Amino acid sequence: MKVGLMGGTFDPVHIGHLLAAQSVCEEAGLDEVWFMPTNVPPHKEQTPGATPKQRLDMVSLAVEGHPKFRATDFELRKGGVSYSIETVTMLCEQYPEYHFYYIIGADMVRYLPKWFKIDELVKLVTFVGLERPGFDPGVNELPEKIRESLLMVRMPQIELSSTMIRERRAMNLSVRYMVPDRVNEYIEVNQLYDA
Ligand SMILES: Nc1ncnc2c1ncn2[C@@H]1O[C@H](COP(=O)(O)OP(=O)(O)OP(=O)(O)O)[C@@H](O)[C@H]1O
Ligand SMILES: O=C(O)c1ccc[n+]([C@@H]2O[C@H](COP(=O)([O-])O)[C@@H](O)[C@H]2O)c1
Repeated sequence: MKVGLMGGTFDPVHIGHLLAAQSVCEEAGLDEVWFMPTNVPPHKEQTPGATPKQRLDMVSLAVEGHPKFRATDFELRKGGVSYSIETVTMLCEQYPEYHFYYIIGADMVRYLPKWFKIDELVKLVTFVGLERPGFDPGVNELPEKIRESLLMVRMPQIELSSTMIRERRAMNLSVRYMVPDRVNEYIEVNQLYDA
């Protein structure tokens, strides 16, 4: 079984995340993609605007009905800082027969050498990097060990980020069509990211 891991803060999840997962699913022939909201993101200084439960709720709404997408609370249940090596080690023990593909946007690719215990992590997963507008993945500058475990995949470019969605909400602007309809409703009902 080939499983994609789509880790993220998802504050909130948006259509860029979904299209990224869909593109990798097709390109790498994945059986499933597991969306994993982080508890405390390792490299972000800002605390998420939505609570962990709200971020998971939104991810669950976003993937509902997709035959291959699942929302998972592995990292939320574990608590603390969500280092990928710890999550992946646990998953490999729990599902020894699965091969995991860790999906990341181009902005994350060049920072892979800084990830906690990256030398161990590259032995456990195949990284899949996606193009993202405005970000150079810098693949050629990566150490060989990381490059060997990295697959780059193209996707329709979507210049969209969770930051942009939070900023639009704070300015009282619509985020319709940037997030799935049910996520948009959830954001409105719970008055998330309002000024
Ligand atoms: N528009 C996009 N195209 C491709 N990859 C994306 C896009 N948006 C996010 N990603 C990737 O999805 C993963 C999770 O991203 P995250 O939840 O931090 O969203 P974000 O939009 O980057 O958030 P923020 O603006 O709050 O930093 C990361 O690997 C990120 O690179
Ligand atoms: O393990 C690490 O050192 C590490 C460093 C940076 C990011 N990550 C993971 O990469 C995923 C995307 O991160 P983020 O914070 O941009 O949403 C998320 O699952 C993080 O846990 C992991």
